[in-house]
Amino acid sequence: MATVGYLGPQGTFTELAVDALFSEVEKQPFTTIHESMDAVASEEVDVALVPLENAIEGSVNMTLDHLIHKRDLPIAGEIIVPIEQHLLVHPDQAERLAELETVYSHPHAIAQCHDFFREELPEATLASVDSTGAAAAKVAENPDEPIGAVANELAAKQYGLVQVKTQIHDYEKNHTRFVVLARKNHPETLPAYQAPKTGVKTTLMISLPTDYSGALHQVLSAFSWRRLNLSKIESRPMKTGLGNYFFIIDVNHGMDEVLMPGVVAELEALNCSVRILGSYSCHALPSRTETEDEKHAEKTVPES
Ligand SMILES: O=C(O)C(=O)Cc1ccccc1
Repeated sequence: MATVGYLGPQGTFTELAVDALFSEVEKQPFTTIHESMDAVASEEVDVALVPLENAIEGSVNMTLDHLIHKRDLPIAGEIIVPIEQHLLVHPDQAERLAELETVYSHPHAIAQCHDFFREELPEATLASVDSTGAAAAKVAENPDEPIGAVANELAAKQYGLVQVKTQIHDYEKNHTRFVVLARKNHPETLPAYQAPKTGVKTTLMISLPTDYSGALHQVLSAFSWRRLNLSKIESRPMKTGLGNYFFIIDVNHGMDEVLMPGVVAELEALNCSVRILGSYSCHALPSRTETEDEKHAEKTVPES
């Protein structure tokens, strides 16, 4: 059975994503996102599932930078998961919400709930830990302390905590995009995906020639005249000096499509360097409300 590394401990959003994407795999939790990626590089696990982008907070730079600078692992799949954040406390603290001193969570989870904390718990200190699951574990292990965690419903159940405030994320349509990172040149170790497929994507990392005015315009026109749709463009520092950036571009097409090799050749002819970070299938876990809407739509189809 294939092994999947992920940001643990139990009850993290990444674990929810693993359960949604894969059916029969052996799960191996790691303390940090970097450790789960390193475990693919050292062949301790077959693949890792890592968060790459959040609808409220943007890119997970910790993942993206480790991928582009340190670990050259191909992106081999994607799953988009709805994210609902709740405030969890130990049952012994459930009546003392106003006295809560510190709330722990993953930095991205905290960032998704800034308005809630400013408006409802302005005195609470917000503290970063490695994951929402680690935050929930800390609260469970310290029943006498006035502390809480931002985490999901699964973590509340698994760690025996109470959801004192639910749906505390600042924007309703909160989703995170997770990607599968595979061993280099070992596509045969990929486990099967069970979540519904929504499309395909190719992610390219492009660096522009320095002495060329209008280079980015030329890059974009190589996609546009071929009618290749882009779903994301972002710049990340090359870390070689101020003003030096890579562009990370997501294209809604696979590398096996006829126009894609031509676009790469055109970019290289412009003296851009192009690294294909991956060409992969995309999947999604429908949110509970989307599933309910679908059921409702099915029920209301008029009988013929
Ligand atoms: O900490 C977690 O549970 C994670 O899996 C990372 C994360 C945090 C917030 C939103 C999505 C993923």
